[in-house]
Amino acid sequence: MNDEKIIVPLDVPDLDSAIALINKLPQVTFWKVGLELFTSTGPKILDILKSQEKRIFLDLKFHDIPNTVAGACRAAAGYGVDLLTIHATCGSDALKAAAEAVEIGAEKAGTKPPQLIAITLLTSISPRQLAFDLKIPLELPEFALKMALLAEKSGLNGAVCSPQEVQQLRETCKNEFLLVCPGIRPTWSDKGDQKRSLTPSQAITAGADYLVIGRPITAAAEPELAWNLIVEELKTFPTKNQRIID
Ligand SMILES: O=c1ccn([C@@H]2O[C@H](COP(=O)(O)O)[C@@H](O)[C@H]2O)c(=O)[nH]1
Repeated sequence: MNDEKIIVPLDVPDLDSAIALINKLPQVTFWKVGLELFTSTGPKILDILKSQEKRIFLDLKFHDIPNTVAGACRAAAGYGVDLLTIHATCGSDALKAAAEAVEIGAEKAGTKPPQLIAITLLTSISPRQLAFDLKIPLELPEFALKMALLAEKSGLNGAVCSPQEVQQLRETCKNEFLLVCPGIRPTWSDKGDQKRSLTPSQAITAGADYLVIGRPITAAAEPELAWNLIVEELKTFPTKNQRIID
């Protein structure tokens, strides 16, 4: 089912707003908890989602030295979440330490380890910013691909990439390497701060396993209608991948 491939971020300031959004969209099976909500509420929101049998993407985007990311990953793996993020630019030592740490943390807590996925390059960065702000002397798709391959080689389960690069990553990375795409914008929605976006159907056709779709749904005047429009759009498109993490 294509609607199981949609992850909706709970990008709200507090627990009450998060609960209101979850209740408004009971059909959403996969929620993302990110920096804003986790910083304000801590793990309470994870318990609420688990009590409703929702899948959880804990998007804390760790970026630090190997010892520190390993500690953070050990702790996060204990929450029993489905997906967890780290920046690929931490480098191979930190990525390997993180991959090992999620196994250790989950075993200690008696939970299933999360799929650890690496941010290749934030979808809010344009090719111009990559060159002029970050001074990276590579074309953007090549940089994103190199980050995905670094993550794969370091033992991670997948990557977060823009839908504009997902086809190239799908063709190059192993079939089981998960590709999760934020920066999804239906034709009727505002791009906002997203610089490398595609529509839901384009992203799925290009090979995305999961789509992270926030404001087009959550900031819509009628979130349920926005959700239905997206699900309807996806029904008419074949999916390249039928992988659903269990
Ligand atoms: O490269 C990235 C990595 C993560 N995100 C997160 O996805 C959502 C997108 O929300 P929208 O409202 O659909 O823009 C948001 O939580 C980001 O933190 C990303 O956009 N890009």
